[in-house]
Amino acid sequence: MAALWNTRNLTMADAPNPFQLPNITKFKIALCQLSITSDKNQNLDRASRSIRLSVEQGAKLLVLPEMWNCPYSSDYFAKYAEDFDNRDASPTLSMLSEAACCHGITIIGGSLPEWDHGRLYNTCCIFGPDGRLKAKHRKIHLFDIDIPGEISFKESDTFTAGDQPTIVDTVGRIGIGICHDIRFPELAALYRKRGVDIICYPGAFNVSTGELLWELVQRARAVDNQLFVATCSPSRNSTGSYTTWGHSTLVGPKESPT
Ligand SMILES: NC(=O)CC(=O)C(=O)O
Repeated sequence: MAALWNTRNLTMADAPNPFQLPNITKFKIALCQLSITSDKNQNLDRASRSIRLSVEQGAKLLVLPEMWNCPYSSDYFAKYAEDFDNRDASPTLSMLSEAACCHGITIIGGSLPEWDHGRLYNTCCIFGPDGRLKAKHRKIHLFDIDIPGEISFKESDTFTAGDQPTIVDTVGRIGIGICHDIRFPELAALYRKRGVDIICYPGAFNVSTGELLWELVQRARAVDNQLFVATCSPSRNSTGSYTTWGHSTLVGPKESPT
């Protein structure tokens, strides 16, 4: 991701135009902030119920949180991971595919731990209204942090990083990032260059980074690139080892977050 483009070649025409809104028709987006437990079946039931309720309220695009079939903890990722190429062994993907098809909506399936040839990835699967898997985004920028006395977490001990940006065309042109990917403006700028209208970031910031940065980086990415930014987080849970920030948000190119 180092050399996305050469800044020396940029001209005024490359600057985002704040007077030109993304060219998408209006639709309802649902950010399904979920309370996550260590019971996988319960997590699936809650997600499925939340999808149904969102559809009843008119949602056409639905976003789930980062890591929603298991707690956001290195102790769980490998145990709860599924092989996405083997649907019989992937209850989570089967549920998402069925829900997308039965409700006729697009689901940005948050993120899930994925096994692929002995490697573990933090992966977002996107399902179209026909229930088919449209794309898969593997988190590019893994989250490693060590603030003594406050928080220590090292995704790179467990996960392998992805290396591809992901764009899907559904209700609009959508770019995908997962949580820490939002901190890297280059990825969002690449999406803008490729005509993206809305970037969806399933995310699980924690109380330390959330307070400092969650809203700020979303507004920065939206304003820098004159597009919409949607985030979806697990809801706040102080009982585990990682206290998630929550605050799923939608930001417009010039608006305050909602
Ligand atoms: N889950 C994460 O990637 C958390 C993150 O990025 C943060 O800054 O907090």
